[in-house]
Amino acid sequence: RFPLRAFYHFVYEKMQKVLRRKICVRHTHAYIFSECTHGQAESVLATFDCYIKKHASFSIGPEKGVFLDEVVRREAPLRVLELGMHCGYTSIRILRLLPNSGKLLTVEVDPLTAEKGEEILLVAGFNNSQFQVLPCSSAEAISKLATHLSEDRLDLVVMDHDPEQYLPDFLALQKENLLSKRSVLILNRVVEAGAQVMLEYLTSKPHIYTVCQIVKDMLEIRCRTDTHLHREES
Ligand SMILES: C[S@@+](CC[C@H](N)C(=O)[O-])C[C@H]1O[C@@H](n2cnc3c(N)ncnc32)[C@H](O)[C@@H]1O
Repeated sequence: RFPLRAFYHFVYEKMQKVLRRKICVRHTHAYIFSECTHGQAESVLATFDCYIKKHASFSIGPEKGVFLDEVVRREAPLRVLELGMHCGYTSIRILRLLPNSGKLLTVEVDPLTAEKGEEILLVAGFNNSQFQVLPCSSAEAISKLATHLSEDRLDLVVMDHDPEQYLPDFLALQKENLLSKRSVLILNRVVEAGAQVMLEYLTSKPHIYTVCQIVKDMLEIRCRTDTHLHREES
């Protein structure tokens, strides 16, 4: 079975590389900016959905989007961390469902993408009291996160950046004690090799982490990192 899995990953990685070459942040931004109704988050999302029918895109798209919506509605998280903002599709899906006092911290390593993505969040009608874009790597953002959160903890973490970074970043979040006691984790692209390492880690601790739902290659994981279990863990 293993060579088949390795072959599948090889083909998947190749396809991702081809896709990455075709994706143009400037083009996505220009299309969304000119086609959507400014100030209306639903219109921005609908414009993204139209865009991805015709062009290569990293956006999670409507099917996984609805899955994410359901988690955000149910959890009503006050503090959300998104790793891998890209052009802001997932960020907008989250932001429009956050409670009034909720805040999204979103991280994007590519400076141009971070700038264009932030503009799209503003076009969708959100402001800097609702979100903050951190234009740096996930590792750097996590090391500075305590200052952004002060006494707060993360209720929801969405990982769709670099699957090789999923586990190191998750361990860093734990080490910095940035997760709330009952946090929820959304992982995208779980078929990629790096994400598999993360899944192996999570499934090896079923008393702490529960894989709840899956749609396509996106997973919801519930974490019980309360003080007692957390001490046991470290
Ligand atoms: C697949 S896209 C995210 C798509 C987004 N969820 C959406 O639906 O619009 C991944 C993004 O993560 C960014 N990225 C990759 N590695 C990163 C890292 N280590 N830290 C922060 N961002 C990263 C990439 O530049 C890219 O824009």
